[in-house]
Amino acid sequence: MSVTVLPLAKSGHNALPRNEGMKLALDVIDDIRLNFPAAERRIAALPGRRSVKKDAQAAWLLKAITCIDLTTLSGDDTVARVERLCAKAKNPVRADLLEALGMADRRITTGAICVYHRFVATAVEALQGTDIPVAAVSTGFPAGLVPHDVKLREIEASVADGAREIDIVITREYALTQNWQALYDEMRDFRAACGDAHVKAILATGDLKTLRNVAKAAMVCMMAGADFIKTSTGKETTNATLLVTLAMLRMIRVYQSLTGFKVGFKPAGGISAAKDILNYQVLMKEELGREWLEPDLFRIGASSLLADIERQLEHHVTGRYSAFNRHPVG
Ligand SMILES: O=C[C@H](O)COP(=O)(O)O
Repeated sequence: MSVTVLPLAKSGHNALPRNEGMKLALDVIDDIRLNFPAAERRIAALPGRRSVKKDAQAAWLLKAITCIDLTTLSGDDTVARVERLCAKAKNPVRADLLEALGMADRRITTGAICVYHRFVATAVEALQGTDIPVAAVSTGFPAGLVPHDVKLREIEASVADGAREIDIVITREYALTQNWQALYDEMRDFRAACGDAHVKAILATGDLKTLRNVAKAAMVCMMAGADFIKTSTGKETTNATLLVTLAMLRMIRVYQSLTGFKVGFKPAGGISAAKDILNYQVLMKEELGREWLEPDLFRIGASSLLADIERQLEHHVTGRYSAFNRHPVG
């Protein structure tokens, strides 16, 4: 059996020109409107319209793997756990399954590893000889309520340890009080502290109360130079949803039409089923185009999604499901 694959990522990650940002345009922010009922209808119709089946589905799931930021963000994380996760990132799918899928000669890895600062150096060492970047959550993740200068030092420390991507959390209060200048200024500082490392702005959408706040915060972060906008920390009561995704993707589209820059998107938190990630992929493709299915512009923050994808691939190959404990990590 072989599957028709979407072409896998080109050489390495982050090959696109970076978003340089622009001046804060409050008139653009003020004009942001969302048709909530229409957005809800669009999302409700999505699973029914999705027609990615059989071989095509296996190909889309393999593609999704290359976009996963394989994550561990627990208080009881250890060097051993992070090393196991890195081993999984290097070889995310069992060799026999790849063989059966006709993909044995393709170097499939996850998009990145995502950890707390303490484990950046561990992950960088474990991933030596690969092109898998290490992402560090930062700026007082998950609440983001430490002093601003401490946030900047934390970013710098992770970059010094070898993180190539920094996932910052915004100060939710700025969005909740519509203090867009303060949000813009902190995001500019975060971007500057990152240097060459790419910065993902976590909006923590579940904390922002309204879809309009989500859309405006997304636009402000892009204006301040975010390389990616990301939904959630995984620690809010509500994490990634298709509805906030739609709002954020529409803002990415508007920002591209304003500046020409392509900003990436990362849903995160609570995405653990293969069937769910297909909905995200379809939405990305329909809203932004084929380019946004690649790891340069799409990442999925997930700790357990990979195990279900591997299970679905095994089912595709053998017609049977295996127990989750056969896919213990990821
Ligand atoms: O950014 C990634 C999330 O923290 C992962 O959340 P999850 O454990 O619900 O997959």
